[in-house]
Amino acid sequence: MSAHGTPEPLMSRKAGALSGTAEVPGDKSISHRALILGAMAVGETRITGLLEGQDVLDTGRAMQALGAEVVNHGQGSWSVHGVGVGGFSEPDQVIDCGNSGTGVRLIMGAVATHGFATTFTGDASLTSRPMARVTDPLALFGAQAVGRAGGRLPLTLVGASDPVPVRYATPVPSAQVKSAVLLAGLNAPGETVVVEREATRDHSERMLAGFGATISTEVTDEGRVITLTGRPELQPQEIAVPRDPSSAAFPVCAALITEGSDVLIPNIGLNPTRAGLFETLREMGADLTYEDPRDEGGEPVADLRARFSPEMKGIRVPPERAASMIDEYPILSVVAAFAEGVTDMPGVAELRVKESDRIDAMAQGLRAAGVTVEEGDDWWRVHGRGPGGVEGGVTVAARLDHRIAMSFLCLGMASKQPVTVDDASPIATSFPIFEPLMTTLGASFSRPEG
Ligand SMILES: O=C(O)C1=C[C@@H](OP(=O)(O)O)[C@@H](O)[C@H](O)C1
Ligand SMILES: C=C(OP(=O)(O)O)C(=O)O
Repeated sequence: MSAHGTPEPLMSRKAGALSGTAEVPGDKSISHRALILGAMAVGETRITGLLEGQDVLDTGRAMQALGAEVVNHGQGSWSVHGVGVGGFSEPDQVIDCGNSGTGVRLIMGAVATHGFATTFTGDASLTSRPMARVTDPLALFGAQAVGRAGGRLPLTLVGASDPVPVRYATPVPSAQVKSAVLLAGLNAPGETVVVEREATRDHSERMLAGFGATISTEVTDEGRVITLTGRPELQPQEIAVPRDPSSAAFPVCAALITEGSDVLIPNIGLNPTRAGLFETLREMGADLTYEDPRDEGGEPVADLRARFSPEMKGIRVPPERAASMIDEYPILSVVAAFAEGVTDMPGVAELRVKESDRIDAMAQGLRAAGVTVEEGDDWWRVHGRGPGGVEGGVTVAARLDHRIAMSFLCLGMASKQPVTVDDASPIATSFPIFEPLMTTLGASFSRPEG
């Protein structure tokens, strides 16, 4: 829905090759964390390249409601005047995190060891997502949550006024759960430990270390054991947010499936906990190269070059890779539809609890567009139709899910008939310039008559 609550349908049709340079916006995960840790540091953190998507703007507003000062200096440059660990004050309004699971779960962690009550809500997608995965470990610190059935939002969290540190093994592979526990641990005395069996994105660990916290990661038989010492004085930072590989995925994949395409996507973060899609595409036979690989701000980055790849073959994506590409399965399923053979995607139960049930959303739309898709609780399989082999000619439901909307619009760039999404407005949560950027590359969009 738009800000006015009206759906914004958008149609995408084949318009020939995509070419040129795609400068995608800043990383969403890193942007949330920069605002939250900036708000918990003492003094002024400067951020450049912040993603100005709705999810991140909602987190910025929440930091203000908790007492930090967040200032937009224009052109992606922001500052946050932090209140120090333990310095948040009780918000006098409900914290509305909109569409953002990352926002609400990380902020719950950050307030869980402050002795006041915070009430959280969100849109129709976020209020249907599970929150017990976060409120359960936060209860171990002494925080109490009262929400709707199944721990869903709206939910009030009464933070612990005398928190104790926690040792917690995450039952699901989730960087949001890990990060919520670490952020709560910041204001608990002593050592908080998170154990994760599978590696998930490590931006919280990297950024906590950057802000001066004492944090270590040890790889043991149990998994990754992350130990944080509570009550540090966080030092304000200068943060240059790298560009988002999860957004880069769309121009990359659109170029691979659209005849004649050749697109350069500069300066993309290739942190191994995020780069699983690109590895998978290369295994499928994609013409995807890393140009000028280098290190920037402690993160590996490269310019990605993607060219039309008519030789791609379906593969089995190893389940242990799932966490490093969890948000990219919807667009991978679109590429799989244009490959030869079957793409098998096991070990992805988490896809069912994102902004939408992403297996169901993609399977239904792909089937309507003429693609065979099989699915089970934690797996799905796409039967490729080969280059140019997808019919299209459908209107699909975006289900308040930006990644579903963008994936189907990319499908429409290469299918025989156009593809319409019933509501493209959720794209603004993570990739507000998606439509103009893809148009510059040569994509063709139109607004169907209401
Ligand atoms: O920590 C983060 O920034 C994120 C973690 C992932 O969620 P889970 O932790 O639920 O897997 C991912 O899907 C989300 O887009 C961003
Ligand atoms: C799952 C996503 O985000 P979040 O969980 O923050 O809503 C996403 O961006 O694909």
